Amino acid sequence: MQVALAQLDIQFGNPDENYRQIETAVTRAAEQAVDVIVLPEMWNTGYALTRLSALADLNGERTQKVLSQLAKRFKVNIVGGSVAVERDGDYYNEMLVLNRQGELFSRYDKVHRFGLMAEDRYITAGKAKNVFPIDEVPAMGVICYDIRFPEWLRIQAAQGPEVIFVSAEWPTVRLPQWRILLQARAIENQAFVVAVNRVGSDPDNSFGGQSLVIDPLGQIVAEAEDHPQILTAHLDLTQVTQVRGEIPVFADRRPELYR
Ligand SMILES: O=C(O)CCC(=O)C(=O)O
Repeated sequence: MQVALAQLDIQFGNPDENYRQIETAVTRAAEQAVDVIVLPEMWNTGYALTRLSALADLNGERTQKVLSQLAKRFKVNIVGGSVAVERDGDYYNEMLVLNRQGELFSRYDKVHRFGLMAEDRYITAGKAKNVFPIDEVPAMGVICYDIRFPEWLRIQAAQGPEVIFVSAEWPTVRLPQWRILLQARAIENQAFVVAVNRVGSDPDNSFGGQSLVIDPLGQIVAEAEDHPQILTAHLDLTQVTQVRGEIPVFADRRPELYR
């Protein structure tokens, strides 16, 4: 599986500009003949949470339309990062996943709200899992702060995902933790981790990129720098079978004790 991670500088509170840059980024990534393009978190608005009533995408319709057209045009799967969405008067931090035919495969609302960036005041938490196939490869997706909750990833990873997609706006100041958390999630779940962060800054935080692709042993396969870029990597999925075969962590679990 060939993946492209679109590490972008999201324009704070400026959806029109952000939809434009997503089109450019997906077009550039697709030129590299990849199977999946992965986008960062909250890429339509950034963390302009106090202005969501004016800025959030109503029912995710604009995002779905734009990503569906791009997926169809380039015959590529898109893990659509996340966008601020309004549904029935509530606001969600939502990931949309589309297949090569432009069909919506999965919708996921971020489950764990990050209080340090005021999500608990403005965003409604999701409660549904996000496991989906990418060209028949089992995969899953989570959003940013969710990676601090190994139990949430585990309960989904136990269904067999070989690739864990992560979309984030992870501030520079905590990037050392970003790396370790992602490596741990890869090792414990014996899966590839494909994690996209943003760059640039908003009024409260700066974001240092370091998007990462990590193999099931926790080794870094590819790593972005601190500027906008399209990072590509090849995932050799036979590694997942090999690692799970050598140390059968999932078969050795004792879930009856974990309550
Ligand atoms: O957990 C962290 O340190 C960062 C989380 C975050 O920035 C987010 O969920 O948006």
